[in-house]
Amino acid sequence: MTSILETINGPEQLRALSVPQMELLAKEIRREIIEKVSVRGGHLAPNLGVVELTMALHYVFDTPKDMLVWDIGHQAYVHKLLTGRRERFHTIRQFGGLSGYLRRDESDFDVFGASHASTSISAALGMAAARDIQGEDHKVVAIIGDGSLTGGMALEAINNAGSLKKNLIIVLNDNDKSISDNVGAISQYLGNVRRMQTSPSYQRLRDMAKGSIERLPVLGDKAREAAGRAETSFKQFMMHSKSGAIFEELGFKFFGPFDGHDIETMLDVFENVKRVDGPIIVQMVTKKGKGWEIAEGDSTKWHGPGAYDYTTGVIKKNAGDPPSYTEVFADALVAIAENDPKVVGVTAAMEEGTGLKKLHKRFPERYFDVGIAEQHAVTFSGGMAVGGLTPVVAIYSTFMQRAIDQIIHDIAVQDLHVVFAMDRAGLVGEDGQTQHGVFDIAFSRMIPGMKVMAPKDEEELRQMLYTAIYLDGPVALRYPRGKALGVPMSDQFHMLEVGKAELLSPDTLEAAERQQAVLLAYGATVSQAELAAKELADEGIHVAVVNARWAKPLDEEMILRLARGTGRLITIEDHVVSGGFGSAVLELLEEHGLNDVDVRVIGLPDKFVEHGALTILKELYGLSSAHIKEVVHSQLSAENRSMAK
Ligand SMILES: Cc1ncc(C[n+]2csc(CCOP(=O)(O)OP(=O)(O)O)c2C)c(N)n1
Ligand SMILES: CC(=O)[C@@H](O)[C@H](O)COP(=O)(O)O
Ligand SMILES: [Mg+2]
Repeated sequence: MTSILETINGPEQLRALSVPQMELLAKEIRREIIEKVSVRGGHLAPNLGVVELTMALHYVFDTPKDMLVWDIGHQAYVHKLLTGRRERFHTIRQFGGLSGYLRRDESDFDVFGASHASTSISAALGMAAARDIQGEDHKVVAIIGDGSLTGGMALEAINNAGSLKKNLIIVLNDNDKSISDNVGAISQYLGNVRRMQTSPSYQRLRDMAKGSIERLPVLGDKAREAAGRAETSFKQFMMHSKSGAIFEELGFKFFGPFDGHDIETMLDVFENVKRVDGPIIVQMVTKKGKGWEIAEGDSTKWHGPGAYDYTTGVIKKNAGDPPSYTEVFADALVAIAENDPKVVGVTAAMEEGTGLKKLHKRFPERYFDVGIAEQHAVTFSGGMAVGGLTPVVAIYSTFMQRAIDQIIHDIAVQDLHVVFAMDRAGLVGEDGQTQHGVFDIAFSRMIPGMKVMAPKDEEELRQMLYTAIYLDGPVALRYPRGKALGVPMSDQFHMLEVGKAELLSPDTLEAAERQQAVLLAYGATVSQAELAAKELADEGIHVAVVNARWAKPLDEEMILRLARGTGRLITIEDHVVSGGFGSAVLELLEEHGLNDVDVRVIGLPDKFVEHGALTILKELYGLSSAHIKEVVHSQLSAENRSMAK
């Protein structure tokens, strides 16, 4: 039998359904998401939570003419299924397949690209301004989660929207969760609104207000409408007299909370609010993971799981895998904090992802989750540094982009000692374009006074964290997503010498100077360089391998010596070539007039790298040992050619 989902090629078919049919469709959509996401992993719980909400929005609004602007876009799988991408849904997050987020080049229904949080209200307000200036007539709806509402940009946009008074609808998808528990005063405030409206005394008063109208001898819809109005005014009264007034006082009309799983109610609410002028906020209460008990029970674990078995709900993991870099970082931080009461940890809503939950558990008073607020996280850390603490701000490389000015203006200019622990540096795989951490070497090393380093393996990560904590001034440390190499780890810490690289092979600098070329690798690329060197040796080609350790300050002495000695350098980094580690080496050679050294820079090109499995992307973008070997071959054959001339 054909399922309802199979008949949906766009919102037109959805709009022809009855409410009971939509309820059946909701079940089918959940099944589809649970099954298809299980193959590669993805944002499961956020999507299960917005099935009815997404259907109601596409039903009521004339999409894509009316614009739906999703915040982050990690919850847009249902939106994709309803907007002509059902047949390709099984390719989501795979190389060449659908993106796990929103992309304007993927569909006309994706009106604004996203994956970093808190942008939707700004973008939607801009669209509303463009509409009005050009005399167009359509609705703009931003859909933002309670977590994303903690971000500075969302609050800046609310500040702007409340006074611009444009027709703009903001749907607050309030599931009382960020990835972990949501934090902050606004989250508490929304919680109060929710609790107040479900409390027995509120319900009693509401029933009295409604009942008195329903007893009037007016028939049918009008009475219900009047009862509804009474409820609304009652809510407004309660909101004004209690805690729900903030948004109204900022110039918005605030409606809700409503049940974000009740399709009929939502159709009513959206039909109504689309006729209301001015900026509006509608609070929809949803449950993350809704419809799959396992995910409902632990929505943090199921926020963005890897591949899992959907029949058992077990997330797949290879027994005996080495720990992840994140775990090693988190354990090292706790170990250092055990002996140093000044060490504190700061996360911007990523206690799971950054591993800081270990510090949270061990030293709750020295742990801060500031919400999705990277800029604030950095400046807040600056304040703690002034106050005599040693803050370690753990933020994914891609999200640290948010705080470049804070790093410069609030930390580096004042030479404050803050450690920037940038997880997920390099390519991240299936999350793609917007989440690869491939700009941080450039934005760290351009800043005066910043020290910039990256470990070749997990043992070095431990020592680098320790070193960073006991240096002065700003220090940036980057390490990749995923499992580490499985090297032995010591339980001791020691300081690494600033600006000193590690010669891995051959044993001495004198011998290294006599090699045919030098592989100068930074961070996670060192292991591929070592592999390439071994395979080249089998072919009779002998290259030195250097673990650069520092992108700033560079080990100038070693690099210059090897450049002069061998005449051939190959730099390797999992970062864009522009402004990265290789650029730093080129600048150094230029400064010393070494223009005749043959330098090749292996790194990512000047484009946004797509999503896909890491193995595919690394191969494609030349971060494999095979490509390193090719470059060495090409250097040597260039030399042979020029000798032959
Ligand atoms: C700037 C930025 N920082 C951190 C993240 C990581 N992140 C992705 S989803 C998420 C939680 C979002 O919570 P909410 O908006 O409530 O959406 P929900 O998953 O609850 O539907 C976070 C912190 C991000 N996407 N962007
Ligand atoms: C939407 C978002 O930004 C996060 O959920 C991100 O996908 C997490 O990445 P990790 O899976 O690497 O923690
Ligand atoms: Mg949420």
